[in-house]
Amino acid sequence: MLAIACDHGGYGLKQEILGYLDAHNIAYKDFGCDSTEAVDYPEYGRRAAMAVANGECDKGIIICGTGIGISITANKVPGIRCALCHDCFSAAATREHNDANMLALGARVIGAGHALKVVETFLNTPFSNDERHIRRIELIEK
Ligand SMILES: O=C(CO)[C@H](O)[C@H](O)[C@H](O)COP(=O)(O)O
Repeated sequence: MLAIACDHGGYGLKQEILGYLDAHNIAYKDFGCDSTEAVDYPEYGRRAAMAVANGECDKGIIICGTGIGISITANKVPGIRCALCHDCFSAAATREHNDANMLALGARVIGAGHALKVVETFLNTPFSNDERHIRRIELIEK
């Protein structure tokens, strides 16, 4: 199950991503927001991050205007490794090296077509399970 959430700045891109998830039969839980009416991104980033941290969801995608505020929020939740990625190289690397469990996107930074490729890369790239990466992730957790 994928957690997804946004603020008003990310709402349009979230709708595009939901269309992609529906088309690919990927199950998700949408933690809001539900329109372009202004809201506060920490509330929505927190909701999705908590769902990943408590095991209700195994990964998450969160979107605000830049992806910055909402990723800062998610990374405050213990157990969350949220990566802000606007390119496929970074999306693949953060799965392989960091075992990132959340992806943040900035809807005012990246177009929907490119964003969907980043989402696809993030969702389809496995963690490497390499010893050096496991060691570094354990250091993050400490
Ligand atoms: O947190 C952000 C900046 O890093 C996001 O881009 C927000 O979406 C943005 O701050 C919202 O801005 P607005 O002027 O209230 O639309």
